[in-house]
Amino acid sequence: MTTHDATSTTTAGISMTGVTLELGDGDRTVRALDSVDLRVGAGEFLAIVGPSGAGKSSLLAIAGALAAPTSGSVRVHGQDLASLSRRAQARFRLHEIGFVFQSGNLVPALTVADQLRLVHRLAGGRTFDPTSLLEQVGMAHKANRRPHELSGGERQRVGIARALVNSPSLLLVDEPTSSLDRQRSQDIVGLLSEETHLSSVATVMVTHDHDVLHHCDRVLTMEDGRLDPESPIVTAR
Ligand SMILES: Nc1ncnc2c1ncn2[C@@H]1O[C@H](COP(=O)(O)OP(=O)(O)OP(=O)(O)O)[C@@H](O)[C@H]1O
Repeated sequence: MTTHDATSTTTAGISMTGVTLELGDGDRTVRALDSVDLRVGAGEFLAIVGPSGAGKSSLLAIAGALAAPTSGSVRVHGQDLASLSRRAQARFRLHEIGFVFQSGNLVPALTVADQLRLVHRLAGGRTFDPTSLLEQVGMAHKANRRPHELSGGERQRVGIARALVNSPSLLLVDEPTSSLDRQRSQDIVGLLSEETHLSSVATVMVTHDHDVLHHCDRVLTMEDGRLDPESPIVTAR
């Protein structure tokens, strides 16, 4: 990318400062995020837990430049997201931010290999050999299969590989284990941990699944739009 802000003090991962998000209008305004400060560095795997309605999805939307905060600033890989036009944000997202969704969100008609090639091409790349990335996630042997031929865990593996195709600096992960059994949940979050460290990507995962938190470097609790800096849930790796 060539759009990085030269005045930035942080060059890797994500930093949020005083981020507030108000949704709705008039009397019915909800403060989905309330003065959130957050910094996740390259190669760090952060989990955010909290009750339904706490603001976790809102935080991922803001971090992924899918929504703009009411106030506060967000920098990804040193770039102030608010200084980019919508078009530039979309381009920035393709290069710098990977998304992993609840159930893989793969394109039904494409083979596993083509899911990865598509994302590379959308970011302006030409030829791309997905083999080594698929090997990393244990899916090279199914490169020519389509999503309906894969298990839920395999679809998640492909989704993780696809999110990493363009070597993003930020990986945003939304409830990756919600459709998986216990063992597959461990495997998938273990894989996310490995990839975070191997790719030096800053990973933010939202989850309700407390059984997988030991894979994470840090865990924060979110409640009423606030991130608790003194979170009692801190894992030791
Ligand atoms: N489009 C919207 N308009 C008004 N309020 C909204 C909107 N989207 C979310 N909210 C409210 O903002 C708050 C935060 O919602 P958010 O979806 O971020 O929570 P969450 O922690 O992700 O919840 P869950 O775990 O159930 O997915 C909630 O009070 C929710 O009702």
